[in-house]
Amino acid sequence: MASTSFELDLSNMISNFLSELSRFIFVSWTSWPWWWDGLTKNSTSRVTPTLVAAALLAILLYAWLIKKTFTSSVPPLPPGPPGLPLLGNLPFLEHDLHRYFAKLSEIYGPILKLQLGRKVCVVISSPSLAKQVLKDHDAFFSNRDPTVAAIASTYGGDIAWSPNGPEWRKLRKILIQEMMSRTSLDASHTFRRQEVQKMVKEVYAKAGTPINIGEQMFLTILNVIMRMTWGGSLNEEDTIRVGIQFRQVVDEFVYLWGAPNISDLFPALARFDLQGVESKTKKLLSWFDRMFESLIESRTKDHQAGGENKEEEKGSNKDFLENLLDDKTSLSLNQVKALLLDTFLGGTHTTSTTIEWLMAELLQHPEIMRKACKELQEVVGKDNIVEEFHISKLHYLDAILKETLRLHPALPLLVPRSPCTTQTISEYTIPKGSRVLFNVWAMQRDPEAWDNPLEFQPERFMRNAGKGEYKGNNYNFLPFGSGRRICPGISLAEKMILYVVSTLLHSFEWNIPHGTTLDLSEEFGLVTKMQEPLIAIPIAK
Ligand code: HEM
Repeated sequence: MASTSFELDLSNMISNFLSELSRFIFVSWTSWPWWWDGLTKNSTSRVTPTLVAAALLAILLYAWLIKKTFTSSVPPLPPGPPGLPLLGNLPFLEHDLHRYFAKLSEIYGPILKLQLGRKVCVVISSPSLAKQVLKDHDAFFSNRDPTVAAIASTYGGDIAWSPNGPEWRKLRKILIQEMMSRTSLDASHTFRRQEVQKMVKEVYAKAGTPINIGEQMFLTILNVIMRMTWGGSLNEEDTIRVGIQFRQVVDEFVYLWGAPNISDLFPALARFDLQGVESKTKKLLSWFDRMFESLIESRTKDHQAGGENKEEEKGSNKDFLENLLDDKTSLSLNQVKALLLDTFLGGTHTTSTTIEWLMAELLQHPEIMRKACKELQEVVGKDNIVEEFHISKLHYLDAILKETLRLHPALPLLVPRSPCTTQTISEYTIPKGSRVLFNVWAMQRDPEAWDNPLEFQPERFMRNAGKGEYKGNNYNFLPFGSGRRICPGISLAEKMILYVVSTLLHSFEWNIPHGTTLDLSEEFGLVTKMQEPLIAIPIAK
């Protein structure tokens, strides 16, 4: 690969040389007359301009030949639609990028290039190319391409946006060990149980009235993650006040991370922050920061005031924050905050949005809902409540989740990657630092890979369970990404979603309000949610 980047540099040098040379000829030509007259006074001098011109032409031809030789050995950039000078394809982007990219890939193929201001953006939409990038060349493509907003919200280095390196590896390992490993998840199961039972009470109190499912699920997942993170959750009053504010802040954060920003596309203008994206992000971060500071402070005080006895009492039931503050992890204060932020921003919106889509599909397909309830009755029993240990036996519900993630991946373009050196994929050059997107939304609806791809048919995963594994080895199905940067929260997300949904279905009957219709349109974003919030009425069973 080093040679590819050398050839690109060389070809740039030759280009520069050629343009300098032509400028020189042009300047010489335009300033010709005043010395031409002088020279033509004797015959020897009359030959000189002809010789100079011939020599220049020969150099020009030679340089052109060299350029041709080198540039033809460097693979071209991927094909893509023509753009305007300076702005490139920016003016032509459509709002629903995943659909727009799918349309373009029908014209330009499964790897295409867009020029967005100064940024080269490559979109991949075939499983075989996704495999090449995310498996065969994963080491080179495991950097992110963080936007200005993302950089402003990482406390100097988090998991989601840091480049592949020792600090990123360390943070990721700590998150997985202290929160996502089987031991940690088993240890925190009481927290989830209490929060899910609290949710049942809340929904019970609203039985017979319309509920905003996305909002209710966000609050439930938020409470679950809060409990797992620092042992506390919101009481009923705060759930409404703080919880809803929390949702707005997370919504806005996720929006700003993915929002088109002039500062990202024209880095020279970044310091002006023309759209105010950076300052808005910093303001949002300060909202989180105040909360994190007070939690960390009170936890440190607890430690100082006889924490050791308390630790013994808690045994293995320590929360995530406690583990992060443990001296063994040797994390800086900013790294602790960055991990907390990753957990909240990575875990809440994605999970609650997936539950909302899943419930919408069940309401759209009553026969599938009935089948799921029947399975629950058989596995859990009519008079028992769902427990986490039931989940591994709920195969049909598991297939429903997979089918939901296939049709409605929370992150339809994953999180952008960026090669650390210039790479060649499928005979095309992907320059160092370009933004690489994977249109998993399109791949998961590809008729070549899926029968009746637009239909919601969980049975497809019952027939072929391997098709729906989440580890990123089946490149037709990548809702959690793949390779080194695959989502580290899969095990928790799977547990929370299945536990919450099975409880909702086992405890309540669900209907949409009389006289309304379901609208399953999407609102595109880094996290793609339902355009119209799902409203449904629970009836206690
Ligand atoms: C349905 C739920 C979820 C979905 C669909 C989802 C999806 C994803 C995807 C597609 C990526 C990018 C992967 C790639 O680049 O290959 C990602 C990254 C990430 N996710 Fe999740 N996620 C979910 C839940 C969670 C949860 C519960 C957490 C933590 C509590 C979490 C934390 C993260 C983090 C920290 C990253 C960045 C990883 C890195 O860059 O190394 N996610 N997620």
